[in-house]
Parts: sequence; structure tokens; C-alpha cells
Amino acid sequence: MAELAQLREELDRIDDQIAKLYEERMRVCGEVGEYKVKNGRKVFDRQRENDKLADVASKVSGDFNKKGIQELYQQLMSMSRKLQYQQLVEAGALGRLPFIRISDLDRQNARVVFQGTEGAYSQAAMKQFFGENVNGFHVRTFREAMEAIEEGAADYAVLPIENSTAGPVIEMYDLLDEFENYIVAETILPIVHTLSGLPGTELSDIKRVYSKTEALMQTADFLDSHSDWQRISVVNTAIAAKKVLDDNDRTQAAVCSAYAAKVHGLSVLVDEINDAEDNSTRFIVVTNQKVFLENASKISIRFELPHRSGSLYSVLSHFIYNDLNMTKIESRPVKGRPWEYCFFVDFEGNLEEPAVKNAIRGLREETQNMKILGNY
Ligand SMILES: C=C(O[C@@H]1C=C(C(=O)O)C=C[C@H]1O)C(=O)O
Repeated sequence: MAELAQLREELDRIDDQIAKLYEERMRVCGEVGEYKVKNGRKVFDRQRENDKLADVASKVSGDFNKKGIQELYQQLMSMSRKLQYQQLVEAGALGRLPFIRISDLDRQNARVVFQGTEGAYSQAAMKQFFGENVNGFHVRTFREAMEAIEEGAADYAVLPIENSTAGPVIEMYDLLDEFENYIVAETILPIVHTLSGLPGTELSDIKRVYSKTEALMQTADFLDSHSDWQRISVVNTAIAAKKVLDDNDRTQAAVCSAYAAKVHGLSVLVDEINDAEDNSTRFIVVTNQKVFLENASKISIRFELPHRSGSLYSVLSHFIYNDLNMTKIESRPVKGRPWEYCFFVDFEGNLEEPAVKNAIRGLREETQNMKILGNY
């Protein structure tokens, strides 16, 4: 058996050839890139790549090597594409994205919709973003809010997308996918729950506590210290507050925001009863136009991928290669196609930056049904 040093020398000789061939291949890819820039051709050619993978696999023996050379070529072709996308940037041929830059949102005159009722956290988020005097109205469901935007009954909707402790609002991702509405802003609202009741209520009077299931869960430690209180779920924290007022009963209390308590004429009996001190919810501001603020710094996109090993890995390389910081990824099943997934990715950037345009160009060509959900 040969010595290790000897074997390594042999590998070095082989690698010298591979490195030279790699450079030569990339040089030719650059020429292909020039041709494509000149003739307005797409960088990615799926058919050609599939043929190439089949061809190289047929030239080696054994499953292990067939798989290995295919992986290697996927990587090689991905580098080749990146070189060509870079050539597009240099030639100023990245094109225009179908989004219009604006300098401000008209917060004063906007008509804004939120889901829930008077005193809901969504309403607080709306006021936080649009101001106390906002021209707002509420609907019963998230879908109705999306419809109001799509139809133009409202200019903007303020909708929850993620809670710091409970995670994503899954329904919102499906609705963003379904509707032609776009995210133009986001606002993070600290969620501070109170125990509220009729003015003059003593804690010793209370027998029943009403709230939304999630709010009861987020205040479980506090409620556990009053284990004789019965916990009852209703659809919304603000509706719980309204019920306590309507029933005019001191044996009842609600877990709701201080704002909901105020709106429904209740007194805060105990403030800040949530278990996690930093409990907060991220709300998005949605509209029916493809616009983005000039200082926008975060982009949300969705796309589908072929059901093939390595496809997500290959697509995510566009963020790494363009030095873009990916901040979030979610996956959701594709409707009507069992076990296929659509991905929602957030990353930092503005649609006018070349690195962003470059990544989006690559992603659009290499994924299916890519949609920009907004830059905000
Ligand atoms: C080089 C080309 O561009 C891309 C890269 C390929 C490669 O590196 O072999 C193949 C197809 C294209 O997706 C080409 O079109 O031939």
C-alpha cells in the first residue's frame, strides 16, 4: 500500500488539473453570460442543466459516484449562474421591478381596517402606526380585512403576523399568498395583559375570568395563583371586556389590554399579568398597491420549490452570495399538491439595491411562482 504522502501527491496533481479546468469552464460560462446579456436571454436553463446532470452521471460508474458527480455539477452550474447574474448587474441589465417607490404613506387621510372589535390589540397596533385620530373600522375575520383591501373599501389593513412567544399567525401567510395585497410597513406592539373588572371590584369578589384562549395561556402563572377562579374562553379579549361590563357583575373579570378596559368602562384591577415580560406581536400594514417606502429595509417573498433534494440549499445560496441577511423562513403546504411546500422568506434590503435585484432575479428564475410580498 502506498504511503499517505505519496497518495496526497497524487491528489495534488489531480486537483491541479481540476482547478485549471474549473477556471476554464468559468471563462466559457462568462462568454455564455456575455451572449445572454447581449441577446436578452435568461441565465437559468433548467432543461440544459438536467441534460448535463444526466450526461455526467452516465460517464461514471456506480451509484455513489453518479450521485457525487451530480452534486458536484449542481454546485458548478450554480457558480456559473452567479457569475452570469453578476454580468447582468455590471451591464445594468437587471431590469425594473414592478414596485413603485414612494416617500411617505398618507397616514392622516387613510381609511384603515382591522380585525376584531373596539379595544382589540389590532386596533391598538393601528393607532400606534396611524395615530390616535385614524379613520378606522373593524371586520370580523382576517379574510374580510384582506377583501376590504383588495376591493379598495379600505386603503390599509393592520394585521398580526407573529407573536414573540406564540410564533407565526399561520393564516396570515396563506392570505398573503392568496390575495394581491402587499406589505408596506410593520409595527411591533408590546402585549401587556391586565385583569380588569367593574370599578370597585375586589379580587375576593371574582369567580370567573373571561378572555381569548391565547391570552388566558399567556397569563397562566397569574391565574394559577387564583386557582378557584374559573377560566372561560371567548373570541376576543375586547369582547371579554365588553361582556363583563354588559353583565354588570362583580364576580366576573376579563384578561384584556388596559386600552380595552378603558374603552369598555372597566377598571384595571391588576396590571401586567402576562407571564413573559417582553410579550409582543408584530403587525403588518397591507395595501392593494405595489409600492414601497424609499427607506424600506426588509423584503418578504414567497416561492415554491421542486420536490428535489438540495433545491432549498441551492436557492438560499442567492442570499449568501449577494451578502443579504436572511431574517426569517417559514414553510406552508402548497394547496392541492400534497407534500409540496411554499416558502416565505424575509431578508434585509431595499428593492433598489443591485444586490437585492440580483438575488431576486436568480430566485425568480430558479424557483416557481415567486412573489414579492412587500418591501417595508
Ligand atoms: C452556462 C449556461 O448557463 C447556465 C449554466 C449552465 C452550466 O454551467 O452548464 C447550464 C445552463 C444554464 O442554467 C448555459 O446556458 O449554457
